[in-house]
Amino acid sequence: MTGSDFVVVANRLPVDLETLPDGSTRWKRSPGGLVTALEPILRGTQGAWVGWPGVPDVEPEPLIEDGVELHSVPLSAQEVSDYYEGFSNATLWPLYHDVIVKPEYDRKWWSAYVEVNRRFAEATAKVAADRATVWIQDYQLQLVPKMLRMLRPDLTIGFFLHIPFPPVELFMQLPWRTEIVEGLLGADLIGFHLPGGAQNFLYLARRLAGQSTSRGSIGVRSKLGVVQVGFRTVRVGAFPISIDSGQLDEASKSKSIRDRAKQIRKDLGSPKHIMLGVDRLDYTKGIDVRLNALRELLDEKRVDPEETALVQLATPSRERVDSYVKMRGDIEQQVGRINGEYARVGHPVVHYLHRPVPRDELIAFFVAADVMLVTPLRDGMNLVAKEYVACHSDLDGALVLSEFTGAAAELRQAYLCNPHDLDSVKDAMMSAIDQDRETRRRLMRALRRQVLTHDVDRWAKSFLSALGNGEVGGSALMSEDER
Ligand SMILES: Nc1nc2c(ncn2[C@@H]2O[C@H](COP(=O)(O)OP(=O)(O)O)[C@@H](O)[C@H]2O)c(=O)[nH]1
Ligand SMILES: O=P(O)(O)OC[C@H]1O[C@H](O[C@H]2O[C@H](CO)[C@@H](O)[C@H](O)[C@H]2O)[C@H](O)[C@@H](O)[C@@H]1O
Repeated sequence: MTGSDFVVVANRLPVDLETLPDGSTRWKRSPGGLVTALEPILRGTQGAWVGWPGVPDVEPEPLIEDGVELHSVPLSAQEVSDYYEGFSNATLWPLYHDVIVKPEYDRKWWSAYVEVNRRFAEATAKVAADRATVWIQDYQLQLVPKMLRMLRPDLTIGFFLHIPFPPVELFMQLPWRTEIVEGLLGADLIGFHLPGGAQNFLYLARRLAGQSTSRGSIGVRSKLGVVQVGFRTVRVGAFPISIDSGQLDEASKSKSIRDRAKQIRKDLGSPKHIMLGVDRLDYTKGIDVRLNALRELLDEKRVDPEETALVQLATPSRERVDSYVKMRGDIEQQVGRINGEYARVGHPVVHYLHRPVPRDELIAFFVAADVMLVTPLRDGMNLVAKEYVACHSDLDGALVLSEFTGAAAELRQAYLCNPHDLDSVKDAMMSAIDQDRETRRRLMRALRRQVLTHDVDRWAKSFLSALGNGEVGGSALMSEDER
């Protein structure tokens, strides 16, 4: 049997459909963090990537880019609506993010999720070589491990969840909770960002799937948990994702980026304090929280509108899902209200862009910002926080970071805040604005040590080496009765 020795399976292919000036279209590589991390491994192993090309009703022929085969799983417009917008982003996404908005449980969406997962499993089964390694990514594809194992028992299967795995009490709401847990248990190794998510999953494997599991705590990149599924051993661990920090560090030092950062400050009217938010426009990200905090600080005259600018870059996201439509309206109203009360003509306090900006421009914004505001109500990791740190070799910057992000477990020298407590956010913002030079440099130096030594390459290698060597944490198993 031919095929690829290493296959990545993700909801999206790492390509975007680009429209050219003459109206024709072509596929363009979109170099996200995951592609960057996995590209060397994919290239060195005749690798393949299986995913949806991101637009309905198109099926590009398999593309070969830099020795990596890209295989499309096409989705109809109805499937995009039911599987992606519906079950993935209006059921699982809010459920796994602490039910910030109410998850919708719709049997039709579930059927589409099962059907699309089956299609991903079948496409992967065709592409993978005998005894290949397959790495399945994220919440859209939680049934694929079991489906794929049934089709291809010879494969080594890893699964990584990029979003939080919820507390047991919340997960138990899901009408299809047992199917999801059993779907994941088809993998040989299941990875989460944090030990807490892995621990939640172990409990559910006992309770819902009736399997024996290891006892004892799970470590970060160490001490895996174990679930015994018949004769198979499934391992469960914590592998916090990161960024290509070295590349970003280099890019942020280039003259063109530095010049652009200076120009951005000028364009903003040379304020004393530039604050920055960079997010997909998503209700999990707490954009409303930081705007409320800023408004109160302005009302209380703790922040001077003449000296301060907040730039909020908000990338459009999931624009056909109801909760996203509503949130956009709410946030734009908040921006309007702050500027209505505190702007001068030609001198807004909040600069709000609802469109993606090019990568180099984004890096220049990171360099220009004195204070980075990352205030999600819940976030699996939050790469933006790490990117900001990687861009500050000048040590001249401060990070306000929600405790409810995965990143907060590693970035302990940030100004940590509780986004549910507005005073905590306001205090963190003020501490970041007012900090003296020595403190600022000391904290940023410590943050950079963490981010530069724990990059995305380390993440991928630690997961794949755990998947490859089959080592377990070595603790005794616990059954449901012994809980
Ligand atoms: N080039 C570009 N990248 C963006 C923009 N907005 C967000 N990003 C990137 O998208 C990623 C967001 O990741 P993360 O913070 O983990 O949140 P996620 O959106 O939930 O995956 C980061 O790598 C950001 O730099 C933008 O406008 N332009
Ligand atoms: O594909 P979309 O629906 O446009 O959404 C974009 C991605 O959002 C999510 O990102 C998560 O993964 C990041 C990297 O591990 C993590 O830092 C962040 O906290 C998560 O929210 C989602 O998990 C991806 O599948 C989406 O493609």
